[in-house]
Amino acid sequence: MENKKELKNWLDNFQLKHPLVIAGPCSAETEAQVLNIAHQLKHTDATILRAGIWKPRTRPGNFEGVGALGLKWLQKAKAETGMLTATEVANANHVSLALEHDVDVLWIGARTTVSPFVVQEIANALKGTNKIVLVKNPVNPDLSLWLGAVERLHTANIKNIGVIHRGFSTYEKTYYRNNPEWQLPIELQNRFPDLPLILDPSHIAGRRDIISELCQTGLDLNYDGLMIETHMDPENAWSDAEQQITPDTLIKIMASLQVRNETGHAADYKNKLNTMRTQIDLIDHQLIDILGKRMQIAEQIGLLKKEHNVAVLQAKRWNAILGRMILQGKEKDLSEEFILRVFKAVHQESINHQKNVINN
Ligand SMILES: C=C(O[C@@H]1C=C(C(=O)O)C=C[C@H]1O)C(=O)O
Repeated sequence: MENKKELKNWLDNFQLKHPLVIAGPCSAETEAQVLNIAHQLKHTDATILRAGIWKPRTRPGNFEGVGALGLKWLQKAKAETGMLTATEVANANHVSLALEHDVDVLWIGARTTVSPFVVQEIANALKGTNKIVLVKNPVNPDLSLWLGAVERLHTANIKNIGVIHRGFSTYEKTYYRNNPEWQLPIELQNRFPDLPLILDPSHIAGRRDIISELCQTGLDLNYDGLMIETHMDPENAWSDAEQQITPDTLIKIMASLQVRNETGHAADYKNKLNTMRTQIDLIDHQLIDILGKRMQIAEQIGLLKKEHNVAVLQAKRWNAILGRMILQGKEKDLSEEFILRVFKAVHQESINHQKNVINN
């Protein structure tokens, strides 16, 4: 699949003056709940009403969605409010039911994106549809798997495609429910700048209080839209109660967001930017230069180790370096996470260079 301007057509056709907003409850619970939230959301920036009908739950025994019955509620909500509707599909049967009920946007969930078999089955069931199909990132941070799912849809001649970034599962829960790993969607944008990219801050956050800051990060990174779980009574939602917000909060968040221009045209902006970018180019050049020098010394150490039959990996020395770099990094306002990532990569490269000289 190649990047093409046309990938953005479905989004441009909305002719929005703000990012695309998909909002609605995690799960459709009752007909009244769906209709009520739809009428409220009509007065917000939301164009598309989302609601989960079939809910993939990590463990059995939790609310698993109302099933096909909820599709009728979505249809009614669309008829009453004019909002478009969206739901998750996880197999061919879901697809045919959703199409039967004229759902406008179908999304493929993270647990489904990981399985090329299931994605293919869904792509076959969707063949030729003009509905919008959005692919959530797989649970594991694997860009090829994510793009692979998009390509399967593209090959099935589905024209209106987009991706949703919902973050990645981790063993330990930290600040986020799902780690954002921003570098993955950034890489995806580099390769497919015209493929609409939507942020799902609700699942990345797993909590209400940081949804707004995540939305702003998304806009700072050129995302095209936001999918935000919204409920009239979030505390008592049947699923994902901690991460849903009310339509009022949605309105407040949207009003507070700063939508950035993709680029600036003022001469002053361009001049200043050019000067600073020249500085950055110079520093990047020096970085490569200095890394190359470091690797040359590592190779000399490798030769010395070969002569004396000493192992490449020296954990004590390595830990001492890491500790020192973390401290030095702090002084320069560089996060520990960043220092660890950079120096682990440097160490790996150093080991590779030494292995080469030792084994040759
Ligand atoms: C260069 C060495 O070999 C390895 C690479 C290191 C590095 O790149 O700094 C540090 C310790 C070793 O694991 C060394 O032993 O000093």
